[in-house]
Amino acid sequence: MKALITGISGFAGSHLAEYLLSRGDVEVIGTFRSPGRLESLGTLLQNAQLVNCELTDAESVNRLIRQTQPDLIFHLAAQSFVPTSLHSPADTLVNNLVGQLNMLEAVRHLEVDCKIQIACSSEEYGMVYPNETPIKESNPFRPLNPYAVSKIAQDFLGYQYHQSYGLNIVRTRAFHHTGPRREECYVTSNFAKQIALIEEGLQSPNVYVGNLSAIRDFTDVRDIVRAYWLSLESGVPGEVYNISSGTSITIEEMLQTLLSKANVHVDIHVDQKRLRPSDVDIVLGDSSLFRSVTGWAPEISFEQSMEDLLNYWRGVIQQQKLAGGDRG
Ligand SMILES: C[C@H]1O[C@H](OP(=O)(O)OP(=O)(O)OC[C@H]2O[C@@H](n3cnc4c(=O)[nH]c(N)nc43)[C@H](O)[C@@H]2O)[C@@H](O)[C@@H](O)C1=O
Repeated sequence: MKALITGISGFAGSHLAEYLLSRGDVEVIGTFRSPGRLESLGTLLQNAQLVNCELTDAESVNRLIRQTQPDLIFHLAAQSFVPTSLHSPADTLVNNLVGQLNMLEAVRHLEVDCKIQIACSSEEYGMVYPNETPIKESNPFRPLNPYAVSKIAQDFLGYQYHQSYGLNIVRTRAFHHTGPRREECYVTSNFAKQIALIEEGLQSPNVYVGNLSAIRDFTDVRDIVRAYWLSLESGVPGEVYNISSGTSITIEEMLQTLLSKANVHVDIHVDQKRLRPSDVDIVLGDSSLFRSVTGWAPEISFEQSMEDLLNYWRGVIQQQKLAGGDRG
């Protein structure tokens, strides 16, 4: 069986590739855009076929689908950082929507018989009133940033291509995910990196933060990518599924969890530049539909996830120190 992952060098993409390669029964092909990100993964993807492909270019995507003829497509490639979408809304909308459109059009015109998973997001729900939690798939969308709007468009485009052309599409709405290799712009990774730098004496003992009162539903990325696989194994085409832990904590509690694993004392400072013009206050998901259809449940605890993330940054910083020493 051949699986194509768009955005294989990204956070979820690289973990999904690792999972599929470890199964031994899947040939993995992946698209990437940034060679730098790929290099940082070392030999992790050495058994995958890697294709440098700009998804907003229809001709390139057509060639990719024609040449690879995948049985499964995991469509993960996206601009997924909320503040970037606020600064560059057009870029986010074009990348996320046109990239997917090109992929669906290629599958439709080439008549490739494949199952497609579309990575949508809990950000689509946006503003949620406390009495509307836990969030079900039927909750209203009240998006608070262009990234959320782009994900609603991707979600509905997937629905429409299933309804209009019978494409075998399953949509997943993942809630916040984290774990080793999370890009440092996201909150868990950003705080973990700052703590690891402080431990090494490379940052003064001050952790800079934004809005600590936001509430998020965290799942480890390794559980999320297993869910993506299950979504194509047992998900119903045309359906949409929330993927979430079903528990939530404040960002402040998340920071305290990381600090409880650190061997330093720090002061916490709010950095005004980290505050957003509008932030989603509360995210708590109901993934009972997905669990009942696939049997999925998270296996990695939040504590473990934070431990692994902190150790990941400790490792990166050690490597950088060694590399710096080599040069000296
Ligand atoms: C499901 C969804 O999940 C993610 O979206 P996000 O929730 O915006 O992720 P984040 O890690 O940037 O922020 C989480 C919360 O943490 C607050 N916060 C406080 N202090 C800092 C801070 O210093 N940095 C950041 N980044 N956030 C901070 C921030 O204001 C927000 O309330 C993406 O994967 C997205 O692609 C996606 O689909």
